[in-house]
Amino acid sequence: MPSIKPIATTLLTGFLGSGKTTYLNQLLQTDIPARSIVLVNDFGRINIDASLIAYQDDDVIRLNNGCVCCTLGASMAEKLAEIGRMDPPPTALFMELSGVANAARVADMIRVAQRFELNEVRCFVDVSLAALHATDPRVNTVWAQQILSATHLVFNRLTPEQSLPTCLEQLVNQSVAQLRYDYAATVPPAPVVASPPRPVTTPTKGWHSVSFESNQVLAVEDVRAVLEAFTEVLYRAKGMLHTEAGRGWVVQWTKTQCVITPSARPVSQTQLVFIGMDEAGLEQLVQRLHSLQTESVA
Ligand SMILES: Nc1nc2c(ncn2[C@@H]2O[C@H](COP(=O)(O)OP(=O)(O)OP(=O)(O)O)[C@@H](O)[C@H]2O)c(=O)[nH]1
Repeated sequence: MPSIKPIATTLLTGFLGSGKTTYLNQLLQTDIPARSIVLVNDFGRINIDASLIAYQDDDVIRLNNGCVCCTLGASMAEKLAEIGRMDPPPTALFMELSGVANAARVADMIRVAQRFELNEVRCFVDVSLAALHATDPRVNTVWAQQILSATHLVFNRLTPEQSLPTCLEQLVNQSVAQLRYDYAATVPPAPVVASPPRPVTTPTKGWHSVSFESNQVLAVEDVRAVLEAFTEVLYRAKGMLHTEAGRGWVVQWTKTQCVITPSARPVSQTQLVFIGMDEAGLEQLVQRLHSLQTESVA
């Protein structure tokens, strides 16, 4: 019987907001092999990353999944088994992990899975937040573990004159990964609505994700103002905003800035996901957005 070629697998990892989806979008528009599978795992009930991905090629097969860090195990094994049974088999698998996923565990799962071959574990590192991530006891274990399990490390949000902070340099010294300094990517996208960069604050409780969905029309500035008011509890926010008829916006809120740009695709519903460590605070944020709707209806 002819031997079947294993499915070359690339894991995209890195902490919340580090640039995984941005890279995947670039890859999809340039050189992803035909009949590749793209599997996107997000943190939370709504898979926003899946809708932020600009699929261009009909040959790319999309699969969405829940959060790897929560569902790793049976559902991930099932998903891999499903991919492994495909006839004809896919050429390659690209799996974007959630920003708080344990990349080493997923990598081990691929290593032992029949029909798969782990090609690359590509970890994105936001250098501008390295010192914060290295010193925050709620974040540093998963952040360091993601870096140490990588075969390829991509450093972004740094300039050619800048060297890596010591905390990151120490991890890199323990790593055998290939290193890439992505200076070009430090030019942020031109925001249409953006807040001034803000000082970084550290969250205080455990990890949570809450979502907000609405079919009503919202004003971009109102939403931005609400997000800015919850800077203390938010660690990451992303999603789509439905404003006046036919207008859609992509919201990208990271620890340092809120950027809102027009969506390339029509948006018929607002879908936002908020990640942070203070569940009650996140719920208050959602309540505040709900009250915006009430105000606009009144
Ligand atoms: N300055 C700069 N911004 C970047 C870079 N890569 C991504 N961004 C921006 O950072 C924000 C988050 O990028 P994503 O690609 O969505 O990050 P992610 O790792 O997929 O985020 P999660 O899936 O939520 O963990 C977006 O506003 C991007 O435009 C980079 O290299 N430099």
